[in-house]
Amino acid sequence: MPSAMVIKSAEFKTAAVRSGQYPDDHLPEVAFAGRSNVGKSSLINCLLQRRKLVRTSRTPGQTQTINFFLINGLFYCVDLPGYGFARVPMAVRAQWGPMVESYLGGRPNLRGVVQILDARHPPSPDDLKLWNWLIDRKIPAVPVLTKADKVPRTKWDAAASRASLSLGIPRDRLLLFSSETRHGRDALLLQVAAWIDP
Ligand SMILES: Nc1nc2c(ncn2[C@@H]2O[C@H](COP(=O)(O)OP(=O)(O)OP(=O)(O)O)[C@@H](O)[C@H]2O)c(=O)[nH]1
Repeated sequence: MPSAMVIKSAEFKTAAVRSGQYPDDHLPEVAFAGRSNVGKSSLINCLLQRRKLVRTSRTPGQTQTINFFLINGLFYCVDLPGYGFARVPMAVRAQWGPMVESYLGGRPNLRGVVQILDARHPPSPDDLKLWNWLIDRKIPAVPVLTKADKVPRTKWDAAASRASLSLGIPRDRLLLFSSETRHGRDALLLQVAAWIDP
């Protein structure tokens, strides 16, 4: 098995709300999407082994910009704002679609999307909407079930099967992850490496 990528540097580059503000250095990008409070910031920090690179929060819906983090000077991790949380004001929710769709749908540098789901729950209607949108556009994407530490090991298979059925993909395309135990980190890094350097 190839060894996972070593993260030598990870730095915040820029925050954007429209394409003119994206980095213009043509490096490959991997985007991270998920429902507010799903554990996206924690997953990115765990993946990059940086405790506070991405701000984690107890208040859902903190990130409302597209945040670019330069990794090893080689590629960007792109943190997309979380979607679908009822407590996020309507005006903010209305911005999400156009902002994220124009990034995901119109970014030539984009190599793949990590769609983060909660291992404890079936994919939500918003999760399915984004997933199907990505598939329709043939954007490479991998679903990751995070907070797996909150599900007993004996139920991991059932959680993964339920999600794969609902997303319409084989069970082995889906990763289980925990930012607490770092389970799944190497597998996800391998996926990211494969996208940025095929
Ligand atoms: N047990 C456990 N808790 C987690 C895990 N990942 C995140 N959490 C907790 O879940 C809460 C939300 O995590 P965040 O990483 O801030 O979630 P987010 O998706 O970035 O949230 P937004 O900023 O609202 O989009 C925090 O209290 C985290 O400590 C995990 O893998 N296991």
